[in-house]
Amino acid sequence: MLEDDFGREVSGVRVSLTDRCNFDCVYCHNEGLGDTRGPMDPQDDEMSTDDVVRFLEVAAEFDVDSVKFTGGEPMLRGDLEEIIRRTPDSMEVSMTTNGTYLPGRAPDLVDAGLERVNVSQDALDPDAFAEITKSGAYDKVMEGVEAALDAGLDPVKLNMVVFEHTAGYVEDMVEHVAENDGLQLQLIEYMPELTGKPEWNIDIGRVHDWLADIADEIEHREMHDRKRYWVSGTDPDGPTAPPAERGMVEIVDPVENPTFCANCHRVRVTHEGYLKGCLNRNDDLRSMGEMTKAEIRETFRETVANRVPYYGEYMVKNDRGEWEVNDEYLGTPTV
Ligand SMILES: Nc1nc2c(ncn2[C@@H]2O[C@H](COP(=O)(O)OP(=O)(O)OP(=O)(O)O)[C@@H](O)[C@H]2O)c(=O)[nH]1
Ligand SMILES: C[S@@+](CC[C@H](N)C(=O)[O-])C[C@H]1O[C@@H](n2cnc3c(N)ncnc32)[C@H](O)[C@@H]1O
Ligand code: SF4
Ligand code: SF4
Repeated sequence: MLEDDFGREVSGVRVSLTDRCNFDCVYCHNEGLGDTRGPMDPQDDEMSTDDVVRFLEVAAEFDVDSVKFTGGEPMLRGDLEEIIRRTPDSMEVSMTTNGTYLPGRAPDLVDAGLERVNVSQDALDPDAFAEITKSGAYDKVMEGVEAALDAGLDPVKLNMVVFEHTAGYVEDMVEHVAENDGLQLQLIEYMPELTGKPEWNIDIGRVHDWLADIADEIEHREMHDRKRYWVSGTDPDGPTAPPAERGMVEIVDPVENPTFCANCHRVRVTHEGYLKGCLNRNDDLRSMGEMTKAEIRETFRETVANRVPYYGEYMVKNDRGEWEVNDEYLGTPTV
């Protein structure tokens, strides 16, 4: 397994299959690349099926054992089932999707080898959902979640970005996963530096405190040092449900968690086939276009060797409480 200069082994890859999307979420970072495009026909700049598979075969040679497909909206790719089918068997395959295309396609994805799925759902309220995603697809997404559960994807994680528009819906969502078998909740700290809207930020520490109060059990996940709260309901005085009926709530808090980047084990690939060492940085892109496998191997090695943590020491808050690059830290390896 390859390791960077900060002792971080790369065990996973996260592949964006397209920057197209049928939604226009107000917060979208498009995997650190900015705006998504509309759901037009497949584009020439996207990696082909063979490009994706060739890269995954190389990654598997370096003992990378998991791949996450994302985007844009990965399900806009008609060849998704083929890509999954041709993914090396040694890799766990997951996907992050807005869920609209899961009805009808979920069984085929499972048949192809998809093991689990994260579905973005920011509120259990159709109006709020429409305002955030700029789409009227609330019912379709609910159907998509059902389709994923019916197809046997396990777990089905709901991704909720916690920011000004959604903070009032966190409790509902926690209740929802506690009551529904097979669902888990991932609360994602809003990353304002990728959207230019710092005013939407809310203090994720408050959510941690509230969950710590109502949780039956708290775990740490090694990846990103994420906290997991097991809850049986949002009423702290309520009856404790048997463990099988508890819901799991995981917090993904890159911005305020100083050890988040220390446990970052994933390299990213953009839809155009650039390797990228960090979600938030676009100054370390390395193209794999037209490369042989031997060249991809070398480029993968270089990408890993040049990875630098982004939050924590790399970024610091200035006197006005804004994030900026820590100049002192720039002496360490960058591209
Ligand atoms: N800054 C940063 N944000 C991340 C990272 N991983 C996940 N996130 C945030 O969390 C969002 C949802 O991530 P997902 O891909 O659905 O889930 P995941 O992080 O892979 O978690 P699992 O599915 O449990 O492995 C991402 O789009 C980011 O906004 C990371 O390595 N760095
Ligand atoms: C970029 S989307 C791509 C996959 C798919 N279209 C979806 O929405 O699930 C991946 C994840 O990034 C999260 N995300 C997007 N912008 C974000 C931001 N500014 N801060 C935190 N998370 C964000 C979304 O909520 C989503 O769960
Ligand atoms: S569905 Fe995903 S890719 Fe599309 S706009 Fe929303 S967060 Fe971005
Ligand atoms: S922000 Fe940190 S955890 Fe996220 S990809 Fe970059 S280095 Fe990894």
